[in-house]
Amino acid sequence: MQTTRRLVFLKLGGSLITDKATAHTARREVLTRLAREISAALQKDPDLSLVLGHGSGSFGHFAAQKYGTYTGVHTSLEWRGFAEVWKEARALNEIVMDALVQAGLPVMAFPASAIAITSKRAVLRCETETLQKALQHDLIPVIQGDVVFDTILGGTILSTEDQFFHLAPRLEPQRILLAGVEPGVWSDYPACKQLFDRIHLNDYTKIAPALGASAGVDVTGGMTQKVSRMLDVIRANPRLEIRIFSGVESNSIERALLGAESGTLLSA
Ligand SMILES: Nc1ncnc2c1ncn2[C@@H]1O[C@H](COP(=O)(O)OP(=O)(O)OP(=O)(O)O)[C@@H](O)[C@H]1O
Ligand SMILES: C=C(C)CCOP(=O)(O)O
Repeated sequence: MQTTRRLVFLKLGGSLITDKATAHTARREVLTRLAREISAALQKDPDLSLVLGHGSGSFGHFAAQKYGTYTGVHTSLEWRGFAEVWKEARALNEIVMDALVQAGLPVMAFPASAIAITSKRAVLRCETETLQKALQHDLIPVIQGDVVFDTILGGTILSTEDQFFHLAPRLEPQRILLAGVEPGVWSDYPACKQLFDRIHLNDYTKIAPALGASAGVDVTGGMTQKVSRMLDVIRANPRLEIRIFSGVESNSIERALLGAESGTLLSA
């Protein structure tokens, strides 16, 4: 996609916007702050354009774990579960969209369940022209971790990171920012004394033992899957820089959007 503006993908992690230990607990005051910071960054940098994503946290992940949706959907009980996971993911999406709208942001939601079909979680088809049109008109597309219909598994879960993987070569962002509650990727998790400053493409095997599951309820692989998927993104788009950082402190999202070197850098 040709654009003169600087495109950034930003994920608001489920760990940041919900309490992943307790079902249905959105952190509304955090969302209000994050939305204001996004708005402030866009006002300070008119060349910045955004695709926002958000995780499912204590909404979709709880129902998805109950029904085993990630591994596939076959029985009628599992299909009812699929619809329940969709409802949970959508409920959080509505809370997030409300916070973004309250901050005056021109957002539009593009849920994967409505625009994508996968094959064993690899995107086979996904409507991206509508997202491109939204960007061309200075609107902010919002994607989310969601359920998707899958040609092999029946149904499954597509994380926000999986969707960034699909969108990156098509929309050509300069940077991907993943905000969570940890200040970066710890090299000694769970002791959490030392962060990786930088993770390179070929480091995965060496650093994999330091990566673990989410501290909360999670079906999409925690930090292990997050880093591995983001290295896949860099392999396909070697000029991209990706940062995994904390959105907990005030102004952390605004600073990251304006170019601060926060957290752990993943690069080629
Ligand atoms: N080496 C590590 N460094 C940092 N966090 C780690 C590490 N290993 C495991 N974790 C855990 O992984 C979590 C991040 O994964 P998680 O999937 O919860 O992120 P998220 O994207 O915020 O959530 P969601 O999938 O709901 O959007 C951290 O909050 C921490 O609990
Ligand atoms: C559990 C669901 C519905 C989506 C998971 O997406 P993620 O929170 O981005 O990992």
